[in-house]
Amino acid sequence: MTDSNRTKVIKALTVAGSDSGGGAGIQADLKTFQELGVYGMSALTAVTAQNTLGVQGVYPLEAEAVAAQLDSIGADLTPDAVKTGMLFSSGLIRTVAQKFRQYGWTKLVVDPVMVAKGGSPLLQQEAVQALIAHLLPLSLVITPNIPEAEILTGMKISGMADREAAARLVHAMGPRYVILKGGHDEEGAQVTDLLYDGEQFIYLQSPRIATRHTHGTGCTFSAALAAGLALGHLVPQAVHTAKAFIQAAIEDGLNIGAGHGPTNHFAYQNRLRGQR
Ligand SMILES: Nc1ncnc2c1ncn2[C@@H]1O[C@H](COP(=O)(O)OP(=O)(O)OP(=O)(O)O)[C@@H](O)[C@H]1O
Ligand SMILES: Cc1ncc(COP(=O)(O)O)c(N)n1
Repeated sequence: MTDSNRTKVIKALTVAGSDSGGGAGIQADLKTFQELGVYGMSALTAVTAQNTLGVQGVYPLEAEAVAAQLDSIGADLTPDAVKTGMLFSSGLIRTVAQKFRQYGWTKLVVDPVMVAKGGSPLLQQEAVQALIAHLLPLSLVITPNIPEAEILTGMKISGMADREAAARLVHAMGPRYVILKGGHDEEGAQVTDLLYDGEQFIYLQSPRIATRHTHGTGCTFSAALAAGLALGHLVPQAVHTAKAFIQAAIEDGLNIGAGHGPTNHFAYQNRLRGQR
């Protein structure tokens, strides 16, 4: 291919932790970008030693190393959309937010990752305030699950009225859109994600899949959302595709490892190709 006949390459950036087991974190994000036709870039915030059984170690990077990665990307490879995952500490959050402001990266999806499925902390408790103060005001979309929304708002969430109240509170912290994910609500045959734009609530429902292979669902969902935004879709359309992507990925979950297996990042495209 010559330079002149190159079509525009759509690029997305994930700023997140590495999951050595490949189901969550940077690895889930890059696989999802690739499957949705978007060139993936990454800035690592931490290395985790992790598998389907749990998290065996967390090794955060120096803020300088994270800043250097973002500078390398900012100097040469402007992303069409950005997402954040595991950010670990208030120092890393401040660094990342400052770089986003410096480079003017505003098509930003914040997945406020706090705790891994097995219970290991991926964000220090003292860093929640930094997330609220520095990153939420910059974000286009935030994608908390129910426990994360409880920590952000300080309220206990049970039932749909509580979810709407929590979504309003999180929206008031700065993001233009809030998606309060319902994967942790074990009741009912449907999983309901709530999208709030500051005016109206949209409910995205899908059949609840009975499986324990849900490692990395949140990462994969927010990466699919960022990929859609990078492609130029508006938030409601990008959420719709992200929901279809994660639904297929959970339905065809991968039974690897002895614990909570990963979702299947090939599933969505396999179905489009009729190869299920
Ligand atoms: N059992 C399930 N069946 C169908 N969809 C699900 C199921 N569990 C989660 N989802 C979907 O997966 C996406 C991620 O939701 P979830 O609430 O699990 O996020 P999360 O807790 O942040 O994920 P993670 O635990 O990986 O961090 C949402 O769109 C949610 O509706
Ligand atoms: C590096 C990293 N980032 C995010 C998650 C959350 O995913 P899950 O809650 O499914 O374990 C994780 N486990 N590891």
